[in-house]
Amino acid sequence: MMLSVKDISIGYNGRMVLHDLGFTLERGQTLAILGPNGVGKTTLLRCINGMLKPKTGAVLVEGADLFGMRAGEIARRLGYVAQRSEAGRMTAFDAVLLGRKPHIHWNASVADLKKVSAALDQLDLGHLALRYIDEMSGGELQKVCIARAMVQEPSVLLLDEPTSSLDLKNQLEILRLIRHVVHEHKLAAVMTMHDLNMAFRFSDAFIFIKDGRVLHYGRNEDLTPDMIHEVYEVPVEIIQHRGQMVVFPRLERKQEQEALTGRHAHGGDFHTHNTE
Ligand SMILES: Nc1ncnc2c1ncn2[C@@H]1O[C@H](COP(=O)(O)OP(=O)(O)OP(=O)(O)O)[C@@H](O)[C@H]1O
Repeated sequence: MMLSVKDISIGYNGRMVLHDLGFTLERGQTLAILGPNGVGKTTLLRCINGMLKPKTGAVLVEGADLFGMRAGEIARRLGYVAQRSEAGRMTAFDAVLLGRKPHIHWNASVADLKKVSAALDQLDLGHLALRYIDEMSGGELQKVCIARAMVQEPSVLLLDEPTSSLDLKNQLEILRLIRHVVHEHKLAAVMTMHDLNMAFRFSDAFIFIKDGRVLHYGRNEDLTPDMIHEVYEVPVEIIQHRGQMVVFPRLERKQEQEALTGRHAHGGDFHTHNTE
């Protein structure tokens, strides 16, 4: 087993956020952590990365206890891409090179520099290598952070909403790249996401968290509309389109009619510009 998360209970200042949460992940698998805002998805990732210590429970990476590891070992085993990243005054190249730090003993070798260049190219960032990251767009910075986690060559990738600042093309490219890296290098990946369709398309299994607990945990083929309804309190339909599972909210009859007649939710008429 690549990653085992066992009975984690964790919170802030005595206020518990997650209770007895657990899952396992094998090599080559990607797990999507899903659930409403503020439910504790980021908290869980930060705990698996050793940044927050749980009140109870254990995290095992390839069988080794995370909370018994030194920071350097954690960094060699786990790559973490935060939801919001601090953009300091350094170039994209240097920011990605920092990902090699857990592997560098004295100075960066030619091999380290080559890995950084290759990752920048893979993420289509080659032309921005010497740009300062505090002068980058949100999406460019997000890609730099993903490149940094990749050159870290960890066993487990932890990605907190990795595509939240990316346009559609970049979302697809990044998620395909993550899937490719996970399969090719036999890693495990844990991603939090709000876009259910992207999540189910690019992961193998899911966990729905609600009210601090795992409400549903399974492989994507086990997913039902009722599970999503229960978690998000929105009725949905799931259809199969060209072998792809598509989730969409079921419109209530009244909403549907309003949408068709072009009326605002407030009841006002919707006007389009007409130059004639
Ligand atoms: N540093 C902190 N100190 C105190 N409470 C915190 C801290 N960070 C998060 N929380 C609280 O813990 C709960 C879980 O937050 P978390 O960021 O893990 O949720 P999330 O599921 O990732 O949310 P979102 O989907 O909105 O990103 C929230 O109620 C949040 O307000």
